[in-house]
Amino acid sequence: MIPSWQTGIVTKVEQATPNTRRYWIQLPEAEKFDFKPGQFVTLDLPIHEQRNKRWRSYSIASMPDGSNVIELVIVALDGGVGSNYIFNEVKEGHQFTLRGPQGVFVMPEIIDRDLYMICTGTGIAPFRSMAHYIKTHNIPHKDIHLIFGTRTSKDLLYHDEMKELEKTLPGFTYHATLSREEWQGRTGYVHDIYEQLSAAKNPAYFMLCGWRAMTDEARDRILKHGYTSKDVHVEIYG
Ligand SMILES: Cc1cc2nc3c(=O)[nH]c(=O)nc-3n(C[C@H](O)[C@H](O)[C@H](O)COP(=O)(O)OP(=O)(O)OC[C@H]3O[C@@H](n4cnc5c(N)ncnc54)[C@H](O)[C@@H]3O)c2cc1C
Repeated sequence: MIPSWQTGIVTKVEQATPNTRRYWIQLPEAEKFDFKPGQFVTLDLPIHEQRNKRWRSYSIASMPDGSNVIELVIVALDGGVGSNYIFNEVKEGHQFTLRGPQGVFVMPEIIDRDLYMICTGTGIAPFRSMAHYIKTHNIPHKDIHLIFGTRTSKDLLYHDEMKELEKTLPGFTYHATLSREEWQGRTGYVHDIYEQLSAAKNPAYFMLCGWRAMTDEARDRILKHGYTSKDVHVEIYG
């Protein structure tokens, strides 16, 4: 069932990277906003006359914590109508019309295989929610690899937080890679990393999130390594 539209009030906005902002949104019509880590909400933005062309979806970057506040992380795209509306018009106190939670990009019920979370840019959002949820609720799991690609170090969302999580969530490894900057860490695209890590062919789940060029390529490569489409779950941003 599709959830009904409700009001969301922006309680805080924070610049996260040069072109990305974090938005905390309170849902006053619900005492508690329940969702599964990995799900998204849809915003109805006043940007087009035709209603469904105004809708933009955003993964929930926070974990369900019994409150009615969620966090979204949104990148301003060149020429992007919705994201630029949000960047230009949405400040603290702004009221959105939104609906959710929606989506089936959620963790396996039982994490009985290694879990690869592969993402670029704001595609880290659902994985941040999942990783914190696994830690907070002591969800049994095998190894978890968060493989995160951005262009430069300035674009690395939640970088310190993920490095910290490596110390506190057993079995969790954070692999950040930059495609357009030399730094002390890895360089290049995300693909080499999971290909090397999964070369041993341990049973694994692969979850991919981001723009289609990355998710299509990752899916093809993973299937060529002998995994099946049942092992690969994809959330495509556009
Ligand atoms: C389930 C779901 C969850 C999403 N979660 C998030 C999220 O957490 N954070 C977030 O920032 N966005 C997220 N998106 C994308 C978001 O819904 C919008 O599509 C995005 O904000 C662009 O909207 P816009 O109106 O600015 O761009 P539009 O005016 O709609 O135009 C954008 C066009 O440019 C293309 N495009 C733009 N930039 C890129 C790029 N870097 N790579 C490839 N193609 C590109 C898009 O495919 C699209 O055709 C999600 C999308 C889905 C479906």
